[in-house]
Amino acid sequence: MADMKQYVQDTLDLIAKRDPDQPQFKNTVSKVLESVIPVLEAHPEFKEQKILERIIEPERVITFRVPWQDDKGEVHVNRGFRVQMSSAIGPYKGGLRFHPSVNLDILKFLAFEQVFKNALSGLPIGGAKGGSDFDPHGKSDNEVMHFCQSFMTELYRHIGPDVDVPAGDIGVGGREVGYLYGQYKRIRDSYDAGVLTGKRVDYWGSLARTEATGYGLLYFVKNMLDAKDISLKDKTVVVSGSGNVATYAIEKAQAFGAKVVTCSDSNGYVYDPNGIDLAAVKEIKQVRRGRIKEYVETHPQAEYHEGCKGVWTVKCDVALPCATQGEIDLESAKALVANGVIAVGEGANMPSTLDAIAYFQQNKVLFAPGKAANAGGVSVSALEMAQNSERLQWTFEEVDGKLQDIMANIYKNAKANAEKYADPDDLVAGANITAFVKVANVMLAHGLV
Ligand SMILES: NC(=O)C1=CN([C@@H]2O[C@H](COP(=O)(O)OP(=O)(O)OC[C@H]3O[C@@H](n4cnc5c(N)ncnc54)[C@H](O)[C@@H]3O)[C@@H](O)[C@H]2O)C=CC1
Ligand SMILES: O=C(O)CCC(=O)C(=O)O
Repeated sequence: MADMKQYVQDTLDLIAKRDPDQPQFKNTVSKVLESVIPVLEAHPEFKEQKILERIIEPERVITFRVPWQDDKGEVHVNRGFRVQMSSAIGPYKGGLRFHPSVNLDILKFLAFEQVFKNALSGLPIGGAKGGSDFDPHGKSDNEVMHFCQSFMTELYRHIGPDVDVPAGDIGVGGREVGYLYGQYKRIRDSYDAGVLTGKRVDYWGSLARTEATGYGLLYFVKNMLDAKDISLKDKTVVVSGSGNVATYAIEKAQAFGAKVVTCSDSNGYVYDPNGIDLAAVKEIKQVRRGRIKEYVETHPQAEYHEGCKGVWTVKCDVALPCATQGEIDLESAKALVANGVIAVGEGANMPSTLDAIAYFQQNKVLFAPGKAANAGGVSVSALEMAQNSERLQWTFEEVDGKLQDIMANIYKNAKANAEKYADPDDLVAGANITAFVKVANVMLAHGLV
């Protein structure tokens, strides 16, 4: 054990030495590697073949200039990225994020997580992430289109249906995917629908992709609660965010009979004691592209609070962070536990800090880690690729049925490995081990590449 602990520490030291400016990447790697120590013990060939040194190094990182002009004719220059982390299991796959906070550290941690998430899905997809420090908020459709066209004018040469298949993430939804796809098709002079997922259904997107991450999160959480004979019916649920993941998490939680009392955006959160009116949230966010505080204008019983952290002080049975990384820190975890939270399901990527996760686990809160619980989105993206390959479109029910099976399998596999190697309820370790073993074995099969 000491030998493998040292191997993990040496690998983390290597990151610190090579990339001292990437603390989030190092944190993410440390959590995964710490979990897989028992597996390294059982498989000395992983160390002999330097699997850890290889798995932390992206196969390729592309950075590029994205010049564009706003509606007033002023020129702007943003930075574009694509981190192609691993193609062991399939073409690189993962979303594009447009947000001012985007940098290489964030995209490397997201790409690293994506490799393991995609392995958990059981579908033929490798891992990647990309994006830009461009902020779509407050931009006109025309400005967003010009930005997307400029971004794709470089990215097109690095992607393809069997090479790398981007999709949406924060700040990249159906509108952006449409502009990106239009420019790709124009430059390549080829329809190649499978080059991007999250497309609109009328140009070969998959039914249920829009809903998939939020619905998948609830399917995963339901599996986790069912195993303890706990029902979601009449439970109080706190959700953060009001974007793609949050919206459809709220929708499915309500369909399961839960009462969702909050949602938020980067300015603040809404608490509605009667339960969130999802139609109103969709109207504000999807139609008007407005701020969540507008909700209280038509719902006088609801309260709006400035700032995001307060949402975790609202009493609830189940917490679903669906906004962004690091949104639940130790203090928020303590507030949730003090208020009696039973379960936390991560819709966002790495929304809980490492000390918050440890606190939940110490206090026996059922914890569904993002790479397992939010894998429904990328899974349906892989189903979109399959539909594009066969030039067919499946029904909503067919895709949703497959999504339910995929989430049940992810839960089952993570639980089995938690029971075999760690605390039986430690789904963080269970998910990390399941995914790592799969990726590492395929890397060995491919030789030294
Ligand atoms: N869209 C997808 O299919 C998937 C998304 N995710 C993750 O889910 C999370 C949310 O993504 P989407 O819903 O797609 O994005 P989105 O852009 O549709 O919504 C993001 C939401 O988070 C809020 N937000 C963004 N930055 C924030 C900050 N710094 N503080 C507080 N709130 C903030 C926004 O106001 C918005 O409500 C991200 O962590 C993303 O990586 C994970 C798996 C798949
Ligand atoms: O559907 C995809 O490829 C993107 C999903 C994604 O970015 C994620 O799972 O975080």
